Amino acid sequence: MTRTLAVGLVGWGAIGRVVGTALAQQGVRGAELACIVDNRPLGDAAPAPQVSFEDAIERSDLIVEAAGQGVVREWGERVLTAGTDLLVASTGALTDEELAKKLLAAGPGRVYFTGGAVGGLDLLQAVRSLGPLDEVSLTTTKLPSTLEQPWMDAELLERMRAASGPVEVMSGTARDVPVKFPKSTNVAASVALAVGDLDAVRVRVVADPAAERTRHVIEASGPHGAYRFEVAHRPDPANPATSQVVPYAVLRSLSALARRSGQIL
Ligand SMILES: NC(=O)C1=CN([C@@H]2O[C@H](COP(=O)(O)OP(=O)(O)OC[C@H]3O[C@@H](n4cnc5c(N)ncnc54)[C@H](OP(=O)(O)O)[C@@H]3O)[C@@H](O)[C@H]2O)C=CC1
Ligand SMILES: O=C([O-])CC(=O)C(=O)O
Repeated sequence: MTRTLAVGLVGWGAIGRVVGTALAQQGVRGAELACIVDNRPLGDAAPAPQVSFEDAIERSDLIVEAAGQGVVREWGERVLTAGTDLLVASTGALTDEELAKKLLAAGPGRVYFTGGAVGGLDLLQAVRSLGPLDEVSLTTTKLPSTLEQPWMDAELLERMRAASGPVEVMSGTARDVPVKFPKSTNVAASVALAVGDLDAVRVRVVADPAAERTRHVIEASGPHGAYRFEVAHRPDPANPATSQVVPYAVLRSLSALARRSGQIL
């Protein structure tokens, strides 16, 4: 019989709370919540012991990162070297090629990433096997407040705050954009992971005061076909930078990793 997967959860925020609560309620067959790591003391309400990162690595078969790109940078290699697997939500960290190389070389733990807020990545990964795509683009549209960044100048911030319609706040590639919006455009890095090329993915980030739904549009074309995936998610009420669906994408990834029979995935 397959052993129950002990999951260490890093980040008790919009994503982590939903994932941790579901795991603690046996919501994923074959997986259990072993422990939680978070910056803040969680008190008695936490459904599993709050521990240090070092302890979490010891106690877990797999660490779910739902905290931020810095955690992948700081801890990724140590997790894998200890033989613990890592499921990454903050895929933007992997735009740092030095880090990505280190993680690829590290082991015996394995790295996985969750599709998070976007779909179609499995198909893009399949298409990539046929050869490179000619064009890949992602347009992300969010509420202006979720896109404000410390590096923005006063003029741009004012334009975003006063906007009555869509304002383009950055265009670039999947190499440069996720670093500039570390909590808001990990999806650009996820698309790049799927197509295997950071520079090939053109990214536009748009602030729109009417964006009650966070919208991500992926368009791609190549010699074998043309592809378009569009999603419009309700933002998480407590953290509108994150779409409400994201923890459920993490739970889906965990179901696959727990490798239990009795489900068709
Ligand atoms: N792939 C995708 O589609 C998506 C990916 N994401 C990624 O997931 C991350 C988490 O999202 P979300 O749950 O909404 O964020 P939240 O800000 O709601 O929660 C993050 C939690 O992690 C904690 N945390 C941050 N850094 C550390 C650390 N070094 N050690 C321990 N705890 C830490 C935070 O504490 P504190 O607030 O005190 O720092 C906070 O409690 C985002 O930053 C983003 O990178 C998000 C949405 C979509
Ligand atoms: O949740 C979303 O819609 C996307 C997001 O924040 C990210 O990619 O970091």
